[in-house]
Amino acid sequence: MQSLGGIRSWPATWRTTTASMTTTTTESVRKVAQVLTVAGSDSGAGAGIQADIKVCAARGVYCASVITAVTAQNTRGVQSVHLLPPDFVSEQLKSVLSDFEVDVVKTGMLPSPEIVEVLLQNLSEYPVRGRVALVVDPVMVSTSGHVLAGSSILSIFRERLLPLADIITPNVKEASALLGGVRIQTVAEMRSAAKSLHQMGPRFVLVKGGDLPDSSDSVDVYFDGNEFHELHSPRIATRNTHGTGCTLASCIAAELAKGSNMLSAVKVAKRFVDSALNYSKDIVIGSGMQGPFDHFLSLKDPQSYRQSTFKPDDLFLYAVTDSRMNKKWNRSIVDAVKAAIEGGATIIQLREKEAETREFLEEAKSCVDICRSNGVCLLINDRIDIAIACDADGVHVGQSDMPVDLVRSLLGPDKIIGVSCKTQEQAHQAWKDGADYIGSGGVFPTNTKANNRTIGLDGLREVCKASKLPVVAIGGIGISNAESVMRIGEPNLKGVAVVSALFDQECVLTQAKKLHKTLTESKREH
Ligand SMILES: Nc1ncnc2c1ncn2[C@@H]1O[C@H](COP(=O)(O)OP(=O)(O)O)[C@@H](O)[C@H]1O
Ligand SMILES: Cc1ncc(COP(=O)(O)O)c(N)n1
Ligand SMILES: [Mg+2]
Repeated sequence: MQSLGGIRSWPATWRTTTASMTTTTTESVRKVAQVLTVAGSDSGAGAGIQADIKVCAARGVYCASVITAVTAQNTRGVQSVHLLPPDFVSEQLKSVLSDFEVDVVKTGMLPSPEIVEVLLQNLSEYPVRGRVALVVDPVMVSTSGHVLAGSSILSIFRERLLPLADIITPNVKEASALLGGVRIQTVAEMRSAAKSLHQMGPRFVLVKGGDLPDSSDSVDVYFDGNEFHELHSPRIATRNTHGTGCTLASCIAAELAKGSNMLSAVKVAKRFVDSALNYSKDIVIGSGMQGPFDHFLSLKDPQSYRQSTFKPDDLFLYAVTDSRMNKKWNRSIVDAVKAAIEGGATIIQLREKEAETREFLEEAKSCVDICRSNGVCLLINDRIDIAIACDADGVHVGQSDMPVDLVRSLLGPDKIIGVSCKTQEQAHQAWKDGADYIGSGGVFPTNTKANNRTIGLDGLREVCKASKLPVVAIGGIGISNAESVMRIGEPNLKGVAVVSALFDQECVLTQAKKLHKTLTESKREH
């Protein structure tokens, strides 16, 4: 933590008794940033504990959770609330605080004074590292209008919890309740509320303006005791705002846990809410007026999402595009790809070394649509960014491109990764790094790739023998010599990849059909 000061009354030496159990600092051990959220469960998973855990996961921070209440809740509202017994909240707090090295405690729904009391008690018994930050989101009313914590908690909040907080994040209604019902309907009134709340003892105050009437911007007011900052963002027109408050507070907690200062944490959190709302503005979950949003910016429409499972036999007739050849024959990439698929290509790779990024991206998106509607996988050569942006099925990389293990971590477990290998060592490494297939060559001399060493059929055989992965042969292969390649008879040699033989030709469709026939016949014979 940087200079937050932490919860000021907590002694710094608490860990001495447990230090021997927890500090096994060898070089291979990584301590990760950790938040503890003390909040209510939302069965609809848009707000509360569920939102907090999603935010922390999305921001790279571990999140432990102490549940104060269980709500029966959906996008229509809160149907019922069940408070956990204070003793059991206390048990949970002890379990987490006696074991985890929590960096930040974040509170959400604290529904009764007794529960606030056990929280305060535990925080004083387990003063986490003495430098922990406390983020208090004084949840009182759900966006749908249901009371989650009544006025009975106001005095213990004002007198004992707020003075310990590093930051409090009330919305306008909560700020008003904490200040005894003052009117807050303008940014000027939010500023004066922030100032009054600061006098209750928190180090920083953020009054959130998501629910401010009649504002085209969504404005939050931040006060550090000296200076105000207004954080503006365009108000997003969406029903999916359930959980924005919990998300904002948890994101602040996550950023603090990673070592951020308070103002940066708040700015990042505001931007995080903004991009999640933007991404999710049109999604439909539930039938009510308060929909959840997507913290990971990754929810998929089941209709458009067809998981492309890679089968080694897809390597049978592998078409690799080339921008120079398309230019020469006055074809678009899209037309070239269509013709190749119609002629029998079983997988497509876009290899556009000279294309402008914006133009390439648009073409790649069109090719994804064509390939997907034909059940053919589409890979992008080298350009991981393009592959992610157009949601291609995967990438093909060379030995001097981004390493396969890194590509895997960027693309995730479901994407196809191919890698070019000339040697047995490279083939071993490809397997270890999580590649799906190997492209091996150049088998024959070729003009497509400058300064490329030819490995011949013997080199191809060696790579196949050393490889646990399926292999596709590449380099100078066409109708005249495809059969000789397949004849080496290695069981994991699944097909040939071609560039000129398809695309440096007057008619891509005719050549693809011919090559497909040749390969099918040679497969029948061997
Ligand atoms: N429609 C919206 N467009 C953009 N930002 C929003 C919108 N609604 C809420 N926010 C932002 O979400 C965060 C949570 O604010 P708010 O909704 O006021 O809190 P709560 O959910 O506790 O009522 C704030 O940063 C606020 O500015
Ligand atoms: C368990 C729980 N905690 C907090 C909120 C507030 O969420 P929001 O005001 O964003 O709807 C909620 N609805 N449920
Ligand atoms: Mg809200």
